[in-house]
Amino acid sequence: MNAIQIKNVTKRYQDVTALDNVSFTFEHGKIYGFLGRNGAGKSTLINIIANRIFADEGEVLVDNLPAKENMEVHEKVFCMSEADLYDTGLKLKNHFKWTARFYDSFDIEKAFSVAKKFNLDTEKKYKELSKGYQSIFKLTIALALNVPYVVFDEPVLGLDANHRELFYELLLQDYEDNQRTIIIATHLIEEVANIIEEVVLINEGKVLLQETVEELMNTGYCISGLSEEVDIYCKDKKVIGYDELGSLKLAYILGERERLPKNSGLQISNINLQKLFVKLTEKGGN
Ligand SMILES: Nc1ncnc2c1ncn2[C@@H]1O[C@H](COP(=O)(O)OP(=O)(O)OP(=O)(O)O)[C@@H](O)[C@H]1O
Repeated sequence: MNAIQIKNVTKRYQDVTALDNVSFTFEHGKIYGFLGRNGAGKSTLINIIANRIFADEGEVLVDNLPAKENMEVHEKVFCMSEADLYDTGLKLKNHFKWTARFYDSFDIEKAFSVAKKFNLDTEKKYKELSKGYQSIFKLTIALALNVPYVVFDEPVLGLDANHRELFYELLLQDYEDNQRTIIIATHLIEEVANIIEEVVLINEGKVLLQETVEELMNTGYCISGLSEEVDIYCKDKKVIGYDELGSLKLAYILGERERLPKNSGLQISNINLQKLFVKLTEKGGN
């Protein structure tokens, strides 16, 4: 099977169970949003996939091969990380050369070309970079590595709006050229909503849901209009939140869309993915 299979993975830190018997699959050739609140267990799982830490129980298989300390898997998966794992005194251009030695699939020309697009000065040392440019350097490496599975952990941390857009553009371009698996762990749900095909949502160390964005969009909808009309419509509905602006109101509703009453001044639209997740991961929520 061409996939990253997470099988019954449990990871504990003293009295915290960061991952609790987690099982799911990242299939080959899809773009995933890997979502969850702070402390949900995302980085722990990414670190297990990347072989930086080990699971207490269960295993991760990459194309049917155990990921644990396996050089064949090393050439298949790359995890860009939030943590600084780089020799901070080395010039970026030399980092590129080192990466090319460690990974056969590193396209060093692409790395320099991506760096140029971001105006990343490869003569600089890692420690001389601003926080945003440190992220840009890490994602440049991830974009230039032609591995079949690439994991981005908070890729746009510290990036300004222009650089975030450039990253998403390059990511989609990369996906068009080479249909690999792209996994994006992020809190910026709305930003990635148009890019990702499937969502894996974890909460308190457990998988809460795995669905396509299309399916998710069908689990709820928005109604907007004059406050009184919206309130009447919502009486027998499962409302997960409201936004108000003057006399206008917007209600977020879970459930199948119904036809609006005739001559209604109400408008129906897609649910906002972020609202949906906030509700789904609320303590004591659904
Ligand atoms: N080295 C560690 N020692 C002790 N506890 C840890 C360690 N690493 C993670 N944890 C705990 O494990 C749980 C999961 O943390 P993890 O970093 O995987 O979450 P996350 O989903 O990546 O969060 P965030 O979005 O805030 O980065 C948290 O309760 C965290 O405090």
